[in-house]
Amino acid sequence: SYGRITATASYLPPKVVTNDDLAKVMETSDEWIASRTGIRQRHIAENENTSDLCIHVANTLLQKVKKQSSDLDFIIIATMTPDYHTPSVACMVQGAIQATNAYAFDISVACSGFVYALSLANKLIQTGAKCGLVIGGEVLSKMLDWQDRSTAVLFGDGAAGVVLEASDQPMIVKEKLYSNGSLGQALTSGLVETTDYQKTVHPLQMEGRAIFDFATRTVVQSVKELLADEAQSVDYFLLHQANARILDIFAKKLQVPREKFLQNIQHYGNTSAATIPLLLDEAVGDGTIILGGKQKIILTGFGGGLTWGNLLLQV
Ligand SMILES: O=C(O)C1CCN(c2ccc(-c3cc(CO)ccc3Cl)cn2)CC1
Repeated sequence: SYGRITATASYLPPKVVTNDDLAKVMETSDEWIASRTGIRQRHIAENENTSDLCIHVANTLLQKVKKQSSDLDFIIIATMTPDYHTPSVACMVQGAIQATNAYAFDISVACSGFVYALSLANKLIQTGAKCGLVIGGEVLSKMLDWQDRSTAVLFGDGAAGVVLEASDQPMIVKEKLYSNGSLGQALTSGLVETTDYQKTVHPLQMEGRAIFDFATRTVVQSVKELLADEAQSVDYFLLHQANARILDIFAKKLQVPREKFLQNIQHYGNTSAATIPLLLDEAVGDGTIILGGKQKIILTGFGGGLTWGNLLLQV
């Protein structure tokens, strides 16, 4: 068997914070944020943590495929902002939905999380599992330094995911995952330091230029290598939503029409592991992507670790 996506779902915390809202509390402007990133607003969790967002997604997914939680063999949550170090968000979700037959675990590869998790889940199905959930979920707002305008304006909260079920039709046509830990200091979040009994949790910090260049050079190259001469046959490119200008650069370097690069960063900001499933769920919801329609799409994640990865799917 092979893993096949049979449903998608997402959940955004209700509070919307616009660029103008941020301009009231820090030195920035809607003009700067929108022109440099493409972001116009983001959802910010209040009294909800990452597990709460993921539980909403899990329940919606089960409703969509009309399955019981006991039908699930596994739950994988991709997150860089877990509620706890332990229990995992995945185990919290399992407990909340009573998925008594599932094994559950988180994976932590920042914005490549959903791509890594989907690749791994496919292998669980290929080695005998029948059905599972793969969800990317983040509450990045709790990790941000709201005095640092260079990062505070970029990120948002949200969760989205898929049901993966056993099928005799392969969905993942080609894939390659990468990491380069020697560049990991370019994007850090949540360092816990204890000096003379004082516990300090460091906020998200990013060397923007270095990551931007990594995305528009190394990651572009990896997509070129995966697609070889098939770039023109791909219907849609679903890239991690880190910055709208990155989509422009990818389209130009791959010589593919810009409209093939789906974009929703304007509504959500960068929700790290949730950006790709959120984009996929919206595209399925509005009929752009049809599950079972044989379209060719590529999922490309890139970010903290540093990590990156490409999955070429025939959905
Ligand atoms: O134009 C400017 O001055 C700035 C220049 C720097 N920018 C950046 C730089 C890097 C990222 C980013 C973040 C992650 C983390 O998920 C992953 C992947 C990327 Cl490429 C997002 N924005 C914002 C506009």
